[in-house]
Amino acid sequence: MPVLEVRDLRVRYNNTGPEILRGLDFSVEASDFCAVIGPSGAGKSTLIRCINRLVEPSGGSITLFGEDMLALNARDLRRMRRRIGMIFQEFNLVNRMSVMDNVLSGRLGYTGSLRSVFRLFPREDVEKALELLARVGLSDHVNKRADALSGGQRQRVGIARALMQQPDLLLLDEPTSALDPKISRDVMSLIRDLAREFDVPVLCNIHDVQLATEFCNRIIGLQDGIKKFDGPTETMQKANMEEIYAMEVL
Ligand SMILES: Nc1ncnc2c1ncn2[C@@H]1O[C@H](COP(=O)(O)OP(=O)(O)OP(=O)(O)O)[C@@H](O)[C@H]1O
Repeated sequence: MPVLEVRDLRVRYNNTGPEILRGLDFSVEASDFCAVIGPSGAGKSTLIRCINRLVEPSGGSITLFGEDMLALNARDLRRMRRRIGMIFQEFNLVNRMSVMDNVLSGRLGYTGSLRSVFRLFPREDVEKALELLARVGLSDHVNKRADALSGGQRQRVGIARALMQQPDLLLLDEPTSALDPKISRDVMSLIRDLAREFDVPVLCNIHDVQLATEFCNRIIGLQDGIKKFDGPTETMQKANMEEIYAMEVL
């Protein structure tokens, strides 16, 4: 059974506006590191945000870990969201908090709480956070403020925080677009290695096709809210690329 199954997914941001996702079908398997590529405005971020219902779909279905995401009540949605690790373009760290506290906040789901303010974390959580920080190469930065780090280091904190949740799925929204090319490659390589190590499937929205083909085993190509390609990375041909990026090639 796929980890994630999306059927006829449709999104409108308002009733009179255009349909942004126009009937998407795809699934993500347990071993996938799946890229979502496509030109600016194709709907990549909208798609990622629908999966955890940061954006409400206007039609279709999303089945995650066998549960109907669109039928969940608020409590069950929180429970499901704890199983989804997110890594963001702008890192979304709390700048004034230490690297350690940012990682520990991963235990709380998406938002911090009084627990993190008072550092009331069990010893095993602290040990786990230290292990993850070592794994992403930040052992020497544990007590620094998040805003004292470089962009690449900040994204490594974001990666450790997402893994702190012990997620069953990672959703990545342009994880490298704020980073320079060399650091982007290092970050993608780290995410790929950790996803394998922790056995977590990944759905990754990324505009850099080179990075997508280098690191992802599968590519979904969107154009204007419609799927134009879906297959193993090595099967994507120049013609597929031209179709996905038609507007830009012309
Ligand atoms: N909150 C919103 N309200 C209304 N329209 C929106 C909203 N968010 C996105 N859109 C529109 O939806 C379309 C798809 O945007 P989306 O950000 O999903 O595309 P994208 O493929 O991620 O693009 P980019 O690579 O530029 O981030 C765009 O036309 C955008 O203007």
